This record gives sequence, structure tokens and C-alpha cells, in this order.
Amino acid sequence: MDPSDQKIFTVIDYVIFAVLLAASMGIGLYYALSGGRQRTTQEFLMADRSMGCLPVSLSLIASFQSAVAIIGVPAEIYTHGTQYWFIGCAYILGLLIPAHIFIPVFYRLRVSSAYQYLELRFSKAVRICGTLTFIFQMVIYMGVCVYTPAFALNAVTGFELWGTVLATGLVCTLYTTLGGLKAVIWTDVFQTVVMFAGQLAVIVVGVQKTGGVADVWRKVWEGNRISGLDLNPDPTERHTFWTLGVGGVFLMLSLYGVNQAQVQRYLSSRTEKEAVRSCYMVFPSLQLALALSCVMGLVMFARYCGEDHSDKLASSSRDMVIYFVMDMLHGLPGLPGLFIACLFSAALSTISSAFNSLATVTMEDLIKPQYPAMTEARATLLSKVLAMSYGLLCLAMAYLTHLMGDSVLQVALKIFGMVGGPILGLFCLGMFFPWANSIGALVGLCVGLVVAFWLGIGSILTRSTRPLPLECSANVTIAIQTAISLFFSQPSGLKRFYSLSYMWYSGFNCTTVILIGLIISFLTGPTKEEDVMPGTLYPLLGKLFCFLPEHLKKKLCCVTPLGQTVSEKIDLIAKNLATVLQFIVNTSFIYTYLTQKILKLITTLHIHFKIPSM
Ligand SMILES: CC(C)(CO)[C@@H](O)C(=O)NCCC(=O)O
Ligand code: NA
Repeated sequence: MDPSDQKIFTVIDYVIFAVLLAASMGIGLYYALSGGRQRTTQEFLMADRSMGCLPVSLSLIASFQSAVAIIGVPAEIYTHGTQYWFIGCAYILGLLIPAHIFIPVFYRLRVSSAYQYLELRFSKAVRICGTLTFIFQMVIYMGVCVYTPAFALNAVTGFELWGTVLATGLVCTLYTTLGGLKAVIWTDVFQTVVMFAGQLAVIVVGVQKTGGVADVWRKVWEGNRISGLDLNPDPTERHTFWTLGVGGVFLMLSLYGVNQAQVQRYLSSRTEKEAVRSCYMVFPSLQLALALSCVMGLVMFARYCGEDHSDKLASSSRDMVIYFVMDMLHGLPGLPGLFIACLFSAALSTISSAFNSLATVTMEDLIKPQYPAMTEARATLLSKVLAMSYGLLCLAMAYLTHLMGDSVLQVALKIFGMVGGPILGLFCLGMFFPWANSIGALVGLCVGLVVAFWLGIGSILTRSTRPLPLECSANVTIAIQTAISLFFSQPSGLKRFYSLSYMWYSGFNCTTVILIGLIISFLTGPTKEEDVMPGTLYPLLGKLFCFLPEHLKKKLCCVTPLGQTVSEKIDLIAKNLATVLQFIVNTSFIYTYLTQKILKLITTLHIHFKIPSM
């Protein structure tokens, strides 16, 4: 039964993988040759600001759902039970807040990049620091995204490692460079569907091979894999309701509220309403994505509970997921290929968003302000060159991820919370606190990043006992390592600080930036509300303290609304309520329908396969 003993991949599997790459290329070519043929930066970077809500919402999911999540979530559920599933609670506020606070502010300012906001609100220096921080974060993230699936697949099945990395990296670079944001969004739509199909195939076949839904349920129940709500308030507990449901909101805000990849999609929408609607539509699909990966982990547990697989090729729980998938799907021609297509769809859709958003911020925030007289044709050409360069840089980053070894994957994911949190803090400081000035923002961001890295590196060094796998110049490495460990091996107080759950990173780092930013702003002379550019503030404090008397409210907090009259506001609230209701009805309908279909399919398959084998 060991999938490594036999040929898992048939010609048809390779064909399916090739079709995925070819179809993505085709979409890129189509948008290179149709419409305005990508001759303006408005089209190349902003999709002509003409997108509808359906493609935008699917693209929003695809941006931050990479193979890291497709492999990582089932592994997490397999080893630690379903507690992680409660992150679904964070999706509610994590999407409502972007829809009703961040989208209106960005959309009405008609910015092209989220960082343009920082210059309007603070100063050019804050904008550049924000941009550089974002570039740092995304460049590391894209290397991990392209390397992870190739590495895991190679470890278990021997699927060519560097060939896959090169093929995905180059194909993605090509269609992103040729077709611009329109191609990125429409390939995301296609790739999201493939992603769901691949996971569904594993679940359906897995349930069938494990003995049916009832059997799976009995095994995971007896194996204690169904976790109840853990209300332990300890912030060092990795996954509890608080870390996932509250800390997760900050993670979601840093991804769906202020990350350029997502902000760019909101801004590419036809209207503001369409952008808000697409954000709402992320909710059911993201829940579905989470449910699929969690159920996959449960089926995997039902399959292997009690069995010892440490002798097999699967050395880590991540490899175990791939092992499980191949164990389920081999002998069913086409399905292993579908799962590989699923993994690489997840990776492609994430790195294409990274290339395009990186090209946008580099162009809009770093180059255009220096050369305001640049012609449109030249700016577009330069944007394409930038998208391509980031694509090639991604390959280099994949190689760097490889050099640093397996444990660095975890490090890279932590950097996500370590860098995303301070950026979120910077935007919150600007939008919600009228007194914040640009010195406060700069110092806040720097202190926030330093504390974030101190915490992140401290936690990695105090937790992992394995030395860093660097072979060259061993003496120097050991000396540096000893010095670092001496610096970080402090008594229990700091140890406790280092063991803060990684789910709190975004929230903690965001709060540091806001607090330091406010303290410095008050020390250096707070900004007066009337000096702040109109439209850059959101009256959060005014709304939170709505019970205070009017004059106190005016004095304490910004209460200027985003240029709306009362009747317009009531109108908007009513419309939003209608949209919410509509989506709740639609979603429950779709869920019921899908559940029925899936159960029916499973039952049919079950009868179909079970009878002959008895
Ligand atoms: C965005 C969430 C938290 C949504 O569940 C998840 O997809 C995630 O942690 N994504 C980041 C890791 C990745 O998939 O690349
Ligand atoms: Na993705």
C-alpha cells in the first residue's frame, strides 16, 4: 500500500498539471491581446477599475490561501484536533471591519496603492517606510509559497523539485507580466475552483476508503480529535478561542484590511458597493475553504489512527498529508494529478497576487513620485518589467528558502505576523487617531518592528532545540549562535514573553505601534483635527464613545463622518443590511444544497465500491 513503491503518476496526471499551467497562460495571453491590450498603468495595475464582485471575491480568497494552508491545516487538525477550526469565528469581524471601515476610506480617496494613504494622512517618509516594510514581507512570503508545495511533493513522491519550482515561477511570471491585474484576477477564479475540486476529491475518496461518514466520525470521536471550545485565557496557549477568535481578527485585518494585494482588488472594483459586496462574499467561500481543509485532516486521522507510520517516508506531519493524499488517490488515474493541480493553483494564485501588488507599490510609491513627468507608455513598460523582476526574484527566494532548511518555513510564516501586524498598526493609527503625527507614526513603526522581531526571534530560539542547519563556516556560525542564545536565554519573565501564542502576533504588534505612535505624537505636539486631510480619518472613537456628551465627544475624538449627510448614512445602513440578509439567505441555501449533493455522492460511491469488495 506504500505509494512510493509504485508509479503514482500516470500520463493523465501530468497532462492535468500541464493543462493547469497552459490554461493560466492562456488567460494571461487573452488579457494581453484583448481590451486595452495592457497599454496603461490603469489597466495593467488596476484592471481599469471595472471588475465585478464575483471574480474579485474569489480572487480575494485565493491571494492568501496558499499551499501552506492546504497542507498545513490538515496537518494541524491531524496532530492537535479541530481547535484551529474556531478561526472561522474571526472571519466575521475580520471581514466586516474591512468592508465598512477600510474599503470606504481607501475607495473614496481614489488611491492606487494603500501606501498613498499614508502620505495623504502623514508624510512622504511614512509612505516610503510602509512600502519598504510591505516589500520585505511579500518577498519572503512568495519564496515560501512557491517552495513549500514543490518540496513536500518531492519528499513523498519524488516529483521533480526544481523543475516544478521553475515551471510554476516562470509560468506565473509570464501571465502576470502579459495580462496584468485582469489576468491575475481571472486566473485566481479558475485556480480557486481547481483548489476546491482537488480537496473535495481527496475527502470523497478518503471517506469512501475509510469506511464511510459514520466510520470516520466514530474514529475521530474516539480518537479525541473533536475539540470543544477552549476558553483558557492564557495568551501563551497556542490555539484557544481567544487566540483564534480574537487574535485571528487582527490577522484577518492585516490581510483583508490593509494588505496591498487585497486593497488593490477592492480598488479595481467597478463601484464602492461592489467592493463591499465582494468582501461579504469572501465569508462563505473562506468558511468552505477552512471546512474542506479541516475535514481533510479528520479523514486523515480516521485513516491512520493507531497505526505507526514513522517508518514511512513521512517524517513530518506535513509530509504525512501528501503521503495520505497519494495513499488515497493512487490507482485512480487523474486524481493525483487533480490534487497536484490543486496545490499549485493555491501557490500560483498567491504568487501572482504578490508579483502584481509588488509591481504596483514599487511603481506608485517609489518610482512615480520621483519621476512625475514619466509618460504613460513608459510607466506601463516599467510596471511590466517590475512584475517580471519580482517573478524572477521569487525563484531566488525559493532557492534561499531551500538553503535555510525546513525549519525556516515556520520562521517565514511568523514573519508574516511580525511584519503584517506593525503595518496594520500604522494604518489604524492614521485612521482612528486624529492626534497622531508623522514622527509618531515613524517611531511607532520602527519600535513596533523591533519589538516584533525581538519577540519572533526569541520564540524561535527558545523553542527549537535543533541548531540552525548551516554547513558553511561552522565555527563562526556556532560563535554567533552562542552569542544569540546567550542574549535570548533570559529568566522566566522573558521566557513567558517569548512564548506568546503566534496567533497574537498581529494584534500585539499592531497595538505596540498604536501606543508608541500616540505617546510620541503627544510628546512632539499632536496634530489638530482640522489640519488632517479630509477623508483620511474614520470616527472610530466617536462611535465607540457615543454615550459621552456632544462637546466632550468633539474634543476627545474625531467625529467628522466621511462626508455623508445623515439621510445618506441611514440609506447606506439600510442597503448594507439588505445585502447582509441577502447573503445569509443565499449562503444557507448554497450550503444546504452542497451538503445534500456531497452526502448523496458519498453514499452513491460508498454503495458502488463497497458491494463488490464484500
Ligand atoms: C488567511 C487564513 C488565516 C484564512 O484561514 C489562512 O488561509 C492563512 O493562514 N493563510 C496564510 C498562510 C498561507 O496559506 O499562505
Ligand atoms: Na493562493
